[in-house]
Amino acid sequence: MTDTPQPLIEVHPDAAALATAVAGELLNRIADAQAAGHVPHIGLTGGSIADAIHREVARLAPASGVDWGAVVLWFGDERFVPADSPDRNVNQARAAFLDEVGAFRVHTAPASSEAGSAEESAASYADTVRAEGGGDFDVLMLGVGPDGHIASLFPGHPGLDATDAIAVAVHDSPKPPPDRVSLTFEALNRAQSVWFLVSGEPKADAVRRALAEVPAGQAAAALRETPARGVTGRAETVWFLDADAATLI
Ligand SMILES: O=C1O[C@H](COP(=O)(O)O)[C@@H](O)[C@H](O)[C@H]1O
Repeated sequence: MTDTPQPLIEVHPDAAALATAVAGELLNRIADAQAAGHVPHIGLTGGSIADAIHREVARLAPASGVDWGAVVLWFGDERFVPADSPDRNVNQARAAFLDEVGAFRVHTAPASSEAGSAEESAASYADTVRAEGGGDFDVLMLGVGPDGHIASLFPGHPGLDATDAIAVAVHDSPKPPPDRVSLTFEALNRAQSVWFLVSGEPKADAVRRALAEVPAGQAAAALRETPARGVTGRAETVWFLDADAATLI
């Protein structure tokens, strides 16, 4: 018996339709929270479908009524490279929408030009999360890799085992760049709404594995193989898919 809500699955015809739907829903959630006098905290992700969603947010933002001074934006993971690197998730999001909408309450893990090591960067990011209220995201968006990774928590990697930590350093990432900082399962699981964003046939098997029911005795192994199994929202978990990503469910 569990009180965790079952995941919802929303399938859109293609990546463009998925991006438009998620961007619109995100702007609605932010506007509704602000109308209720709340400053929402939103967790952003890197990756290809996130970039398309961010560009749709920029396009739809003017009509949304969102006050970008009253929303706090975070990244679930960041690449430990120089601050001006195009590989930084924050730089990709700045180019796609943050600069255009004028968002300025944006937090991410310090870059390699700002911290001596990925461990230092993770500790500093964790301090920022604590100082800003503990990382209770209203909406946390997570891209999913074809291997089932979310944020920078990769199958079989030591970061999966982190306890009593908000953020961890990641080395030898199977996807470049190799050095990264990621929020931990503990931190990611504090979100009210978790939205998985998945597009494309190469990710269909990761979606299948993430949503598959497994016997209790196999749950830990399944999570190590497919880290996306390890995050659920307190109020809702939604899988936003395009048709290609949904072919195996
Ligand atoms: O490296 C990363 O990859 C994932 C997914 O990216 P995608 O290009 O396969 O969509 C992303 O969620 C994560 O934030 C990022 O650092």
